[in-house]
Amino acid sequence: MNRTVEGTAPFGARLAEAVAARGPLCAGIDPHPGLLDSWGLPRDVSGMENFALKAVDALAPEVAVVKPQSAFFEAYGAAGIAVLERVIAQAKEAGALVLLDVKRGDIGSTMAAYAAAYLGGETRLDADAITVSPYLGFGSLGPALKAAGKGVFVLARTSNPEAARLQNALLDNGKTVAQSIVDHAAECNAGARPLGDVGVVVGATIAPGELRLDELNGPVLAPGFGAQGAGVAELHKLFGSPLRGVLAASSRDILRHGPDPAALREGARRIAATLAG
Ligand SMILES: O=C(O)c1cc(=O)[nH]c(=O)n1[C@@H]1O[C@H](COP(=O)(O)O)[C@@H](O)[C@H]1O
Repeated sequence: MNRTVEGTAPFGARLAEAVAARGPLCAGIDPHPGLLDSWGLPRDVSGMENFALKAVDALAPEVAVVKPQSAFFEAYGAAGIAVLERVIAQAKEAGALVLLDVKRGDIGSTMAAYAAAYLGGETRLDADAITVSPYLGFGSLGPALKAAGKGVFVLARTSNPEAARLQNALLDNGKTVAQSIVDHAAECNAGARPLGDVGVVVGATIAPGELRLDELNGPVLAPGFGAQGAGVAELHKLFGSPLRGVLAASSRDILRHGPDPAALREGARRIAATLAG
């Protein structure tokens, strides 16, 4: 079921609409120190702010989803968080959905505080969706799963090489940990139209056939596209064609086209065109 809030469409519906209008590219806003160097910016909060706001200004009017990675902002303390607040506001204003990449997960009572901070609708860090970690058990994510009108993307099978050993481990029900996460998400999404609000994160770098996603009825965030080596062919092998409900997430491969806003926008457009073709 989708969770609604009066006057606002549920996240799954808003995402489906955004992807239909703008395509399935999710632009990561990751102000890596190395990228600040290549944009000719200082490695301090002013450089990071210049980078992040320029990137959002160029990309948020183009793509369905903007995904700021919180750690790169937190690294600068309160001043960095203030920049993140502006990034979120500016991206929403430009019509993009904001997926805040915070990978949070805690016992239920603390999870409620995280849900209030990022999905409560009343803070300056209020996003449309966040990434969450199910390591404390899928049920512990309850407060985020119940945030009305919002979305979550639950880490299931991540793109990093260290992930397989843990996430492909077999549980006593014979499923892998990753498959079990996908199936829990599918239960949350049962009956939702056009798409449920509970997404999963599945790296574009994983081997085809590792996971069954056919009953998910929710969005898939597929990072690992671009700088981590996966291309469009890998996305289609993994998720089929067309990429229904799949968001191809790329950060460095888009951001390397800056600092010129027109070049950055053009780089994103070229990458988006490969997804459409
Ligand atoms: O949840 C994520 O966004 C994520 C999950 C995952 O499995 N792998 C992964 O790379 N990410 C994030 O996606 C982004 C990938 O960045 P690039 O490799 O530069 O495209 C980073 O912000 C990662 O933190």
